[in-house]
Parts: sequence; C-alpha cells; structure tokens
Amino acid sequence: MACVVFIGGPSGTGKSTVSQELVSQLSKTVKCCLIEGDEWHSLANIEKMSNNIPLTDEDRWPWLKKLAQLASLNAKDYEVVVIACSMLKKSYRDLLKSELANDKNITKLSLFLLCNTYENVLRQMKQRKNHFFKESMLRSQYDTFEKPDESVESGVYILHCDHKTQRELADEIRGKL
Ligand SMILES: Nc1ncnc2c1ncn2[C@@H]1O[C@H](COP(=O)(O)OP(=O)(O)OP(=O)(O)O)[C@@H](O)[C@H]1O
Ligand SMILES: O=C(O)[C@H](O)[C@@H](O)[C@H](O)[C@H](O)CO
Repeated sequence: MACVVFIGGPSGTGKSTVSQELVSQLSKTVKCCLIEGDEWHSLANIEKMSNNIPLTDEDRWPWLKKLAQLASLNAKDYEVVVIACSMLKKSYRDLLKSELANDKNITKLSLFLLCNTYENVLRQMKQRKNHFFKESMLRSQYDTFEKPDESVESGVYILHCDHKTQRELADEIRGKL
C-alpha cells in the first residue's frame, strides 16, 4: 500500500531535482521509489521535443496512462511512489486522478505543481547541459500550463518555488503528505 505523489510543472522548474531530493529524504525511513516521467515518453515524443515541436494532447494521453499504470503497479511494493511528470493541464491531472481513483493499493494521491516565473526558469535551464529539451520550447510549456486552482482541483497543490532550495521544496511536500 502506498501514498502516491506526482511532482509536476513546466520544463526546468525542478521536477527531477525536487523528486530526487524528496525520495532521498523519505528513503531514510520508508520504502520509496522514483519514476522519472521523461523516461517513459515514446521515441516519437522525444524526437518531436528534440526537434522543438511541442507535444499535443494526443501525444500525451498514452504517456499519462502509462504513468498511472506504473503508479498502480509500484503501489503494491512501496510505501511511497514519487513520479516526476509535467501534467501541465487540468485535464491531464483529472485523467491521472480518475485512472487511480479506485486503486485499493493507493492510500493517498497528491499532485504538486512547481510554479516559478518564466524568467527564473529560463535562468535555471541555461545552467543545464546536454538535455533534449531546448530553452526555445519553454514558452510553449508556459502557454500550455494551467496553474491549478486548489479550491477546484482536489488533491492538487501549488508549490511556489520563489528562491527556495530543493530541500525546502521537498520539506514542504513532506509536510503535506
Ligand atoms: N530549487 C532550485 N533552485 C535552484 N536551481 C534549481 C532548483 N531546482 C532545480 N534547479 C536547477 O534547474 C535546472 C532544471 O531542473 P530539473 O532538471 O530538475 O527540472 P525539470 O522540471 O525536471 O526539467 P525537465 O522536465 O525539462 O526535465 C537544473 O539545472 C537544476 O539544477
Ligand atoms: O508534457 C510535456 O510537454 C513534457 O512532459 C515536457 O514537460 C517534457 O517531458 C519535459 O519537461 C522535458 O524535459
């Protein structure tokens, strides 16, 4: 039985960094695993993004369903399952929630969205080398991103990055689990 935690946000906001920090903190006391969403994109999706072509809803549905399946599968063996996945739109978050709603191995499902300004994230991305996702694609990520209204989307939380470290952000998530 597991608590499942999705960590999302536009490219470069720190999904991988914060997920890794959270898993390393939690692993000291609980059996915890990390699923890196980017590793589960189809080759066609990776090729599109590498060629600076933003993904469409149709490109993302099968990927989101695959991540929900992986959450479900891993919930049998772990106490906490952490998944880094952009989940930019409300409809994507709704899909994940509905796919996992009746899963008897999942005790709690929480979706966190890292929110930071375009300018700050652009600066962060410039420090990152050899990543298939180019800075020129960041604008489309922000155009697509639907910042959640926590009073409408249950189980979905905004994480204001401001100038917080990954450790502070991981602590904030732990406080809500
Ligand atoms: N809280 C933070 N403060 C400062 N820099 C950060 C923070 N979180 C991440 N970074 C830096 O920002 C860059 C992007 O982080 P990361 O790769 O984790 O983002 P991401 O959302 O997983 O991106 P993508 O979805 O494109 O893979 C990295 O260089 C990382 O070191
Ligand atoms: O939904 C999407 O457009 C994708 O998931 C992107 O967010 C990328 O996979 C990732 O951020 C690139 O590093």
